[in-house]
Amino acid sequence: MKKKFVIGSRESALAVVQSRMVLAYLKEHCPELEPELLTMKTTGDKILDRRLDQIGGKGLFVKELDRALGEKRSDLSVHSLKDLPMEVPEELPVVYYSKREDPRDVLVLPEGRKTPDLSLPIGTSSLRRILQLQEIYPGARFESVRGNLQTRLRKLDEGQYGAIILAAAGMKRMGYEDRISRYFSIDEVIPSAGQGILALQGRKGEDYTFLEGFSDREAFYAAAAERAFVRWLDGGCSSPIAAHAQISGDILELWGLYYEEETRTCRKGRKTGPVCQAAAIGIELARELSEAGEKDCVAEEHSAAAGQVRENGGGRNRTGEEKDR
Ligand SMILES: NCc1[nH]cc(CCC(=O)O)c1CC(=O)O
Repeated sequence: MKKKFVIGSRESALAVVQSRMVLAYLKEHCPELEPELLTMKTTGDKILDRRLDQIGGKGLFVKELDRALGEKRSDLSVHSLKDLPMEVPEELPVVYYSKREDPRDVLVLPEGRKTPDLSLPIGTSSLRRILQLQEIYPGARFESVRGNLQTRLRKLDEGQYGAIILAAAGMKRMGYEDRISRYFSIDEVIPSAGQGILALQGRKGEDYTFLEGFSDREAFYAAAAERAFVRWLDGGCSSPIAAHAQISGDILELWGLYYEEETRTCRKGRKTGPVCQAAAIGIELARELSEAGEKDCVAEEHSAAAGQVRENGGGRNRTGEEKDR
């Protein structure tokens, strides 16, 4: 008799495609298991008209999945790592990280267009994206767009936005790659920590080694560095932070962005070190950027610091912003 193995997933099309990747792996490599999906609507999926930081942040997307896993109605949760809160319950640890899909952010245009109409707003709900895109599209207006990928694409095609910004990973996994009109390099738009990586979350003490082949060494180290960076800076608040690590051989290179609400200053930095020091590199870069901040604050009393976020972006568009969703 095959043993049932239930994979818990959000019910959005992207979440299901991602969970099916794990399901397909199990079907191919673990003939003794009978994998199936258990999809659920999370609180975050139901509330679409408010900013995430007003309704409770990332945790809203995982609570239902955590409960199912804890109550053994499922055996594994599959998450986009970037949507997973920094702290997961001790009894429900991340057991593996998938190989990373394209981590870049991309520009998507209304169907049939070749260039963005910048008299219309650019759709994104992420202050991290807005901060960096202001440099690329000076003078552009930004407006929140929430909902799942299909909903966002529909709103774009209906003419509400000149363009929208999305993660390449979701577009590629959904088979929408041909709608991508521009890829932003890692230097242009530093991605959200974990973007493109799937996190497999299990129950503490259980054996998941049959999934080892699905996991990826580079993603593991990148996740460690990126999440250490965010954890050190965030401390539960909702300021925009970006972190992306690349690994070549035994060297890890980490890009970080930190925005200080108080002084409205955006700082980017980069740090390199041995992969085995992944988390320490994240903490060091976080510390460097926030300490640079203390100096900037003083300087700013005398002159508007370079790199400061322009008033028209950081200010006017505040309503309707949340972190990446
Ligand atoms: N915020 C929603 C979300 N969560 C994960 C992805 C894409 C897949 C990934 O980054 O792993 C997306 C869509 C997007 O930001 O465009």
